[in-house]
Amino acid sequence: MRIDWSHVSKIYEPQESIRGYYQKRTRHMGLLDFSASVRRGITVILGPEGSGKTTLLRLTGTLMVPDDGRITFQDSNGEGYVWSKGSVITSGISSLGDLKEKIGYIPHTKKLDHDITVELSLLHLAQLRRVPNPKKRSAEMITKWGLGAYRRTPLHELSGGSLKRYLLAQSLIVSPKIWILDEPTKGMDELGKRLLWQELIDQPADRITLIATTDDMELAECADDLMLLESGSCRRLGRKKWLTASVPEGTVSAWYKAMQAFSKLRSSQR
Ligand SMILES: Nc1ncnc2c1ncn2[C@@H]1O[C@H](COP(=O)(O)OP(=O)(O)OP(=O)(O)O)[C@@H](O)[C@H]1O
Repeated sequence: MRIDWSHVSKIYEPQESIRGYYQKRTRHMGLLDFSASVRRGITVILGPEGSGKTTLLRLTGTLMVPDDGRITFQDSNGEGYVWSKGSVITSGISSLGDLKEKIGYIPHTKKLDHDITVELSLLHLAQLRRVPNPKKRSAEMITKWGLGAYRRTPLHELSGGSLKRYLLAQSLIVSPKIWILDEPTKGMDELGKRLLWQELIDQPADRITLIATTDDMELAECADDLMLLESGSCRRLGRKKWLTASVPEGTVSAWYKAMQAFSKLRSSQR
């Protein structure tokens, strides 16, 4: 599996404002002429607040359409799918539904707005995704993600650690080819962190995992590749081992600090 972003831009128009926050009739840039490629493995996306991480993940998860440019998904067997405005060009993967079935997505959210219980929701999801033996699969996910005590809890009552573990379980109900995690450790408990680490260590060789984080440098250490976003564009993308070799400490945290210092210097000289 491979993902190519080619000149992708996303502008938020004023009518898309949420909670009346963006009241001024200004447009907000989410991504600007973003181009990059990732292959299988774990790519951690770093960047300050507002740099475009969530926008990139939502576009890649096909939850939003780019205003310009295209995102190409290429399977190892040659099947491909192009996600772009207006025309959605396909070859091999026959529909957007087929592509969506290959994607597991964990949004950056603090609450879910559904009355359905954890158990039923996972069962329905497994049925919807045509998982063989859905009852067994949903029970497995409940055990695996430590949700036994929340089996009959409605989704809107989940918060913090249990919510994060439920989101992990639902995103993996079908083993996804593309696993997208937006700030997964924010509000996560120790159990969730341990289980997430294990899942990342054991992840199938052909999976692409994209993880966005603003400040969890411990999580960022699990990356094969690092991507640095700044003002909606890709500043750096490369193997973690090569990028971190450029700082004496050899850690993601030290590399990220050095990159932030460079951008401060650059903007002060403008
Ligand atoms: N629904 C929206 N309406 C208007 N502007 C938005 C909307 N969502 C994001 N933006 C703007 O797009 C830019 C990128 O936001 P985005 O959430 O993608 O960044 P981020 O790096 O994920 O930030 P954070 O870490 O705060 O979530 C920001 O300037 C933000 O204000």
